[in-house]
Amino acid sequence: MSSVQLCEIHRSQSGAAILGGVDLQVEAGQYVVLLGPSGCGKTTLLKIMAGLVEADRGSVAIDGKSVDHLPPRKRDVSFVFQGDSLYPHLTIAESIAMGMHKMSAAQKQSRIDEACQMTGIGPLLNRRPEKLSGGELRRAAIAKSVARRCGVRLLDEPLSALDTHVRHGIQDALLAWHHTHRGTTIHVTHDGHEAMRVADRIAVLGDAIGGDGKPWGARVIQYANPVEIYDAPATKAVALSLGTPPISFVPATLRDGEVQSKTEGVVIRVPRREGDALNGEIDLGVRAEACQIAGDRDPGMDSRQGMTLSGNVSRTYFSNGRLFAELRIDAVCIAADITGQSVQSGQALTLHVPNEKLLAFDSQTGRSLG
Ligand SMILES: Nc1ncnc2c1ncn2[C@@H]1O[C@H](COP(=O)(O)OP(=O)(O)OP(=O)(O)O)[C@@H](O)[C@H]1O
Repeated sequence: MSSVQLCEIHRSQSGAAILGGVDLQVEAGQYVVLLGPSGCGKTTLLKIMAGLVEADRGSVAIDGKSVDHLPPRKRDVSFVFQGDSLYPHLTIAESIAMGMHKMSAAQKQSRIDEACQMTGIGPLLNRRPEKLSGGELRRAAIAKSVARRCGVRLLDEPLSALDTHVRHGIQDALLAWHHTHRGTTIHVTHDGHEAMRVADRIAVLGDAIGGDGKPWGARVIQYANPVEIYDAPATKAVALSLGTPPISFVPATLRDGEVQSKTEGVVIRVPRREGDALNGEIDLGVRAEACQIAGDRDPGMDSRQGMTLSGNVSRTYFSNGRLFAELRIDAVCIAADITGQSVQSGQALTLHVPNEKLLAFDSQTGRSLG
């Protein structure tokens, strides 16, 4: 098994900072997801781990030993590329076999059989890549990586071209593979749902801004297990990266520990934030499942702690087996889970969010106020 340590990785491209000092410690045997918005440098970071791109500064170690001086083939690392990594002039079987050096024909065949069983590409083995669909190419690229059985497996958006059913099947197969052939898997995605489903730990990448206001490039903003990241996101950007529909934000003001609503139709009753140094604008984050529908004659409503929102439903929609309503109040738009309730577009609705479910962030820095 192989632990991976990244220390202060910096990389610029055409004068622009992409990675601004990435630190990450992946324990041996873990399944870690790198999550971040498009273009934030996830692929660049994987390529630096694999030795395909050089860091400007910083170091990569596997099992505690620096691999900075080692070429890719000596790092015991396999890579499923975002584009496929199959040879255009070879069949899929030949491409997979190319990744397995110094092995008997029988051993190669047994590895190919295992990879086919996992990815379902058996019937495609004798075809060239040009005769495969986008989804089939992804599965063939995963099969090639599976067959190599390296200690560190890097997966760059391995499931992006697959339909939901196949994606879930391959996610499960990747996890089973990860646990059967112990090693360390680092999986890049910008799909928060996928990250939550497969990861032992998620490293959320995002831009760091220097004291001079200039972007420093991406860093790891938060590194924790999926539940911790969902329940206690370190920043607004992290909060937005997990959850469907995305978390909604309600602007408010914090003065001397008192939180005041900035929107008519929104009432906030929360305890004083004693010792809070901040005086200024904040955003209160509300997850859809934290919203409760308040009845017209709810006797406890006036005294209940939390946030009460009254507005009109702009639309309702169905997603992942749940029913949601969008409530609009001036510039505020809240998505609420209303599964099992009878709510129509255009109707007036009052929602309540209990105090303990509200997440508070500094509007200017985006940082959580705890
Ligand atoms: N060879 C290159 N030359 C110039 N710019 C590059 C090069 N490779 C990457 N970049 C830029 O570096 C930034 C990070 O790219 P990268 O592919 O690592 O991001 P990513 O987070 O993996 O994006 P996505 O999720 O869209 O795949 C992007 O702005 C990209 O345009």
